[in-house]
Amino acid sequence: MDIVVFGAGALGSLVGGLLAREHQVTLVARDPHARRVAGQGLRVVGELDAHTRPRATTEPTHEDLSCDLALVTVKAYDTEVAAEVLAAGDPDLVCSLSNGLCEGTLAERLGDRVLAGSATYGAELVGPGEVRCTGVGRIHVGEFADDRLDSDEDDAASDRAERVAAAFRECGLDCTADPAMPRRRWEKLAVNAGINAVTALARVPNGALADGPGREVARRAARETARVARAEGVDLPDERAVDAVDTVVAETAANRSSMRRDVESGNRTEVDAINGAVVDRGRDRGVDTPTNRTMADLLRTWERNRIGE
Ligand SMILES: NC(=O)C1=CN([C@@H]2O[C@H](COP(=O)(O)OP(=O)(O)OC[C@H]3O[C@@H](n4cnc5c(N)ncnc54)[C@H](OP(=O)(O)O)[C@@H]3O)[C@@H](O)[C@H]2O)C=CC1
Ligand SMILES: CC(C)(CO)C(=O)C(=O)O
Repeated sequence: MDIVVFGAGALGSLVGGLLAREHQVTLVARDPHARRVAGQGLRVVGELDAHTRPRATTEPTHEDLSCDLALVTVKAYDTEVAAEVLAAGDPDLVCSLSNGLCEGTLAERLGDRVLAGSATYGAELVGPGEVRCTGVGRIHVGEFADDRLDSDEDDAASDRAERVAAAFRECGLDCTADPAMPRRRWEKLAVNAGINAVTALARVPNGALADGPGREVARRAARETARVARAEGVDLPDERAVDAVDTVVAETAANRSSMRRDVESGNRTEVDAINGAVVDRGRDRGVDTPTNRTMADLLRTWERNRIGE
């Protein structure tokens, strides 16, 4: 496959670097990372080990963007720019691995070429040309369109999602074509709404939510997310969302969540695409989301005042 990874920071470099084992990959990244990858290749260290030679650029051409698959791995707040740039090319398929509900923004520009994706691999950029895998996880890809809202795990995944998943597996990535992607996206949103916001506000590792008051706040945020999902027609029971939070807390106990890392390094967070999205969608559907609203308000208060911290 001819694959473009748009926004190759931590996650995009990990996935793109591994995909370059078998496919023609172009990373759209920032300098000096792009320059180093173009000159010396990309090194994957940590829980996985690889040295590959994807192409890398800061300014993709129309030809670069006319590929079989464009993977979008920017932070959620950059999705609109990614959509705009990709729409200037002609990718056959586009799939976002970002957290938050980003596919709708991509589909507004790119139509039914858009697949939904989610990733639970852990990645950190060590420096130019080098990415660390901090956790071997799993990738899911599938359709997200309205007519799939009530699909479940027993249905068949689409052919194009199967094709993408097979291309990932060829390179050693754990990837499954998921027939019930709408539920998986909302389940991941519930996990991020609970864990990311609480750990960022309380400055604790994910494992601190195994018990005590933090656990209750995370669970409330997840339940609210499940309620909004159901109001949107996605069959996500409360217990399933809460179980997903508990499982991820146990599996990533030592992790600093991405939102906590953003707050601790003074960077903008993905609150608008996570807790903010739950609040907005809830408002549209008449579902009250007080826990998500309070956490989004607190995080936005921090964001407004972070300069000079
Ligand atoms: N890292 C992880 O372990 C995981 C991350 N995720 C999700 O994946 C997404 C990406 O996360 P992560 O990789 O950590 O974030 P990063 O910030 O490391 O990567 C995003 C990269 O995209 C770059 N970028 C944005 N716009 C452009 C552009 N127009 N042209 C070129 N490059 C651009 C950014 O550069 P700049 O900052 O200069 O704008 C940045 O380097 C997030 O939604 C995150 O929640 C999901 C699972 C795991
Ligand atoms: C799953 C979890 C919560 C792991 O830390 C994550 O996705 C994140 O930190 O953004």
